[in-house]
Amino acid sequence: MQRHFLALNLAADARVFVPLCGKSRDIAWLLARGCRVVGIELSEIAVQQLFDEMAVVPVVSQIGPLTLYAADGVDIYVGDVFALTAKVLGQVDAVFDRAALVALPAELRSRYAAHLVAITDSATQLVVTFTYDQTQMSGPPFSISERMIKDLYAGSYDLHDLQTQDVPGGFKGKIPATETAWFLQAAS
Ligand SMILES: C[S@@+](CC[C@H](N)C(=O)[O-])C[C@H]1O[C@@H](n2cnc3c(N)ncnc32)[C@H](O)[C@@H]1O
Repeated sequence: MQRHFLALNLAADARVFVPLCGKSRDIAWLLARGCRVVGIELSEIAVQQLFDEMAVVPVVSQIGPLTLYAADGVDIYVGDVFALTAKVLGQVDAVFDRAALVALPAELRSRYAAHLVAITDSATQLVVTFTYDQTQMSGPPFSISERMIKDLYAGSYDLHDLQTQDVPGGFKGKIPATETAWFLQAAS
């Protein structure tokens, strides 16, 4: 993911949205590069751990149904991604989707994809997907084929496969899987 960051061609102080962010190390990595980061995560414990691990003390406030943990350059909302509006999210330059789309069951994915497009005004996305035999493992992460991601996003974006590679050792050390980094650029 981090390897493909340059494909986004972002300004030095770009604001990057990390949906379903957990306590992802991507956040500290993006901040270290000068980006501003906005995330959303259901688990308040994960968000508290994220700030603890960054050794940053956040200011906590309530914004409607969401709790905002904010510090210099970083806004992390605690709550359901579907409760996040474009107005609350604010302007974003890019979306960093690692382990977010692939964490959602099939019945939520089209709602999630449409919601992301709507609240980010079709911001450029970097999305990582996995493809494997879903009968071999129930997921998450779920298998997302090329057809599936195109069904979700081709109406809003041009999709570029930046890299597809084998997951070393497969999942659970035995299920062959590939990982694809997708660059989604607003359709012209
Ligand atoms: C597989 S984890 C990925 C975390 C992070 N992106 C990473 O790379 O480490 C998926 C996360 O999505 C969060 N999540 C699931 N459904 C959500 C929702 N509807 N709104 C916000 N967060 C959600 C879970 O709490 C979990 O932390």
